[in-house]
Amino acid sequence: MTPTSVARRWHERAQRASQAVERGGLVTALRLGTRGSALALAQSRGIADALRAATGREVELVEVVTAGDRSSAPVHRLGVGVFVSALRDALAANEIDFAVHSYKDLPTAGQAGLHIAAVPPREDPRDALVAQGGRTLAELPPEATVGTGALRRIAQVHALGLQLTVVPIRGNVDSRVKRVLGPEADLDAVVLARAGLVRLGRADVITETLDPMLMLPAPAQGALAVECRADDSDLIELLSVLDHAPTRAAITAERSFLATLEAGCSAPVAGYAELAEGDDGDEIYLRGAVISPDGSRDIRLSRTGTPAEASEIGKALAAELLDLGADSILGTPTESGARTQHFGATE
Ligand SMILES: NCc1[nH]cc(CCC(=O)O)c1CC(=O)O
Repeated sequence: MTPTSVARRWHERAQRASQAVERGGLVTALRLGTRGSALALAQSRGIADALRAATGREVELVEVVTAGDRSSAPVHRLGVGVFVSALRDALAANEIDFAVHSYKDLPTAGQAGLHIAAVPPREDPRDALVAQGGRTLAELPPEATVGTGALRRIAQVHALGLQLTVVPIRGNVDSRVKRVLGPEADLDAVVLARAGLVRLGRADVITETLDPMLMLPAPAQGALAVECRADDSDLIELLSVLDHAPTRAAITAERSFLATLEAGCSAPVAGYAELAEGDDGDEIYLRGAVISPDGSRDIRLSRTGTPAEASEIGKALAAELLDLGADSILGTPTESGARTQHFGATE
């Protein structure tokens, strides 16, 4: 290498560094906190890659253990937020710079001092069936066993009226699939989020992607939240390149619906907003449902509006469902504001 080419290289490197400083403040690697599960790692790696590609900044993954990973109790017993509190603690303590959450696992109340800087493009939000023999839901014989832990899914499987036997299960995506396809399979089928399987590269095991008419997804299912400290304005600016406005509008509608019902991610509440091009620009079509865990009561409605009205659409839809008696399914609010279930198939 000639002295001139060495000098040129140094010059180019210095230029890149100063550009990085302009873009993001410090040129140190950004610390992305992540849970250690395969799904969390896949999501975090995807966001790290997207951020590197868009900004040139280095990103390093920092593993954080959460209470939700340590326990195998049903999620509605552990309470909302078990998967996120350790990540948020690490953010507040400045041990990490940002975190990626499955949006549907976030409590509806925001966290003081933290800010959701980006809502990246959503993965397919529908639920998926993984069944023995390539079966669809309608092809499962009466009394077939269907594993799922979420009250929302338990309730909707019962509401189908197919006489299926719901088996409460928990655990990571891989262990749930093994209950159907593994060497010690003990279930005819499981229902889980399509997005989780897709992100893990396991979409091939899906035997039916469930139409929202049969299985309305959880609010924010398939979406991610990229969170950082609220006072980290340089990072907020940097992360904004990952934001996807249509996804943010859909999630705003679904989450304001959920928040108005004062229900969490483990309640038998479903909400799904689709964006469609209307005659006068984009339109949001929000569907919401509250279903009793045994499927005997199923209250569902829909509402439309513009993306700018996303939050109001969610509130109004929730109010309509409450008028129809949804609160008697959800139970009475406790002192902390969270509703308790009167009953549940897994309790
Ligand atoms: N509560 C568990 C959870 N949180 C996020 C996902 C993956 C799908 C998503 O991003 O919504 C899953 C697994 C599942 O519901 O099957």
